[in-house]
Amino acid sequence: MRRRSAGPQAVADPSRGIELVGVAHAYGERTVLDGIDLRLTERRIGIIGANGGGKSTLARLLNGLVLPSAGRVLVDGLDTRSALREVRRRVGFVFQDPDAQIVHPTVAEDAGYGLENQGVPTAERAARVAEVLERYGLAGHADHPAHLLSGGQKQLLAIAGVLVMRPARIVFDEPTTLLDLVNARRVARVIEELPQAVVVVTHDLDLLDGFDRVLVVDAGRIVEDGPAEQSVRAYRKLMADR
Ligand SMILES: Nc1ncnc2c1ncn2[C@@H]1O[C@H](COP(=O)(O)OP(=O)(O)OP(=O)(O)O)[C@@H](O)[C@H]1O
Repeated sequence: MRRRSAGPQAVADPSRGIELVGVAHAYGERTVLDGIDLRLTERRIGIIGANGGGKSTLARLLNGLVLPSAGRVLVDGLDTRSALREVRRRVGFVFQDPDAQIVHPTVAEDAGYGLENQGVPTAERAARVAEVLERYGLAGHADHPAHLLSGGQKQLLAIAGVLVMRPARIVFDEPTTLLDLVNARRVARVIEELPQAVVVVTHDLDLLDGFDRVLVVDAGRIVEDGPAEQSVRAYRKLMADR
């Protein structure tokens, strides 16, 4: 018998974190993740692994950008399948390519896009956008065209546009890949200082220094799951053996 999944009426329980129960995902006929059972409650979690292993797919499952082909993903007990809106409010997502996230002409309009979608009143929206732009050194660019920002500034704008919505958790998909060293360090510092829980997919292993937990994904499976140092060591060994 099919069990009823937790609907939007289900009471959220933040202590449950993000749970993946018997998750598999296929694009068409091709299974790219399989046999994933995880409970994510740590504040800083990294995801590493070889190209094409399924890291981005795993990250996208965490806020319902991708729905599992089998199994369930629960955020604070809310099923991504049946409570998608509520899940999206709880888990922000920063894409690798900030251009994919920039939708409005000016920096301030762009940063306020998510709040507008949530129906936040204009005055409150303006105040929250001003605050977040100030925090990320973008206040002086508020009325500038967003597409003219540098790569690093665009990534900060993408982060600002997610943070302004105050999600309890933020997933970053390769946040430093397109950045030079200075901007990569800046974004790393921003991530480090966030009070929120973060999940970071990355090939930049330095970014994971001191992370509570790092998952190594390979060929659609979690092949290591432990503190940063242990998982990075396992990943290096895995790659050295290829
Ligand atoms: N939208 C999609 N449609 C079809 N196949 C996809 C799609 N997205 C990803 N894939 C495939 O699924 C597999 C896993 O991709 P995914 O992006 O999750 O891996 P990844 O570990 O993040 O890779 P990388 O390190 O290269 O970014 C790859 O073989 C990829 O080609």
